[in-house]
Amino acid sequence: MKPVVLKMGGRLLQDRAALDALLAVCANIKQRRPVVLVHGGGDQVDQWLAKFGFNTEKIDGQRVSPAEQMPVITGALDGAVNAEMVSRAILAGLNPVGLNLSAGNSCQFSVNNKLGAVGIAKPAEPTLLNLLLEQGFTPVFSSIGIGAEGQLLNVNADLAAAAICQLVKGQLVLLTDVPGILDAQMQLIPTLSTAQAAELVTQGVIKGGMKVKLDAALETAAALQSNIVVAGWQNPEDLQNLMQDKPVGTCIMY
Ligand SMILES: Nc1ncnc2c1ncn2[C@@H]1O[C@H](COP(=O)(O)OP(=O)(O)O)[C@@H](O)[C@H]1O
Ligand SMILES: CC(=O)N[C@@H](CCC(=O)OP(=O)(O)O)C(=O)O
Repeated sequence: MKPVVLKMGGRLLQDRAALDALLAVCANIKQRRPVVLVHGGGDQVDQWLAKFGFNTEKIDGQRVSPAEQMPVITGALDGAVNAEMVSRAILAGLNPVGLNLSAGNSCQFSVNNKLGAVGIAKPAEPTLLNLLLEQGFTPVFSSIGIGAEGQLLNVNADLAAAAICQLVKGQLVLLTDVPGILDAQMQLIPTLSTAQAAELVTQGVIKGGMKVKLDAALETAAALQSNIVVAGWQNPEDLQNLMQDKPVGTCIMY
């Protein structure tokens, strides 16, 4: 059975009840098919950088990440947030294993020098991931990677989830703090073709973090020849319904 690759944004981790409810659904799904979690933590990185006295900015939804900030960014994403995610997943019975994108050479990276130490992740070696899934573990990935020169890299978590999903040829679900992609009237768009998506980007309706999510979805849809769903995490039944092939959130068509 195809693994489900679920991306969870950092905002979800600040809502303990919502996170636990969603992880309970994941435990249910895992009885039938493998589950892989990839988490963000953008809000937590904001808080950590501020505490350490750093200013931070995002360009087109991606954080400018100077090398000297990477120990703090890594501490937040691959330290505190990953451990918190793993701890809640243990309680949900998911048998989790915390990892970063370089574990077992899962991903390799080029560097988006314009943004500093920001990695562009490509799927590389699936052996470790397949081994963990075969043995009934739930891999829990942070979006930190290690570059060819051994440098720490910050990867947008939607793009990290896209690479991991391509690695295991899974079903990608991007969960976020809105019910899906919204139109100019703030209404949910149930299905989106590549051409419609491009038009909404040109019109400035899809922007920032959602534009990155769309790019992650379009890239994965093309690579795996499958539709990708962007949905909200507020309502855990949505994930359950999605697993039963009911329409939920925005379905991005390949
Ligand atoms: N067309 C759109 N539809 C929905 N959200 C959008 C759209 N354009 C921009 N956004 C913004 O994208 C955000 C989701 O992206 P992001 O903040 O990166 O979330 P996450 O942390 O879940 O990855 C929404 O909260 C919203 O502010
Ligand atoms: C390069 C880049 O933008 N990295 C992101 C990684 C975390 C992330 O994507 O978190 P959310 O999913 O919670 O937004 C960042 O530093 O915020």
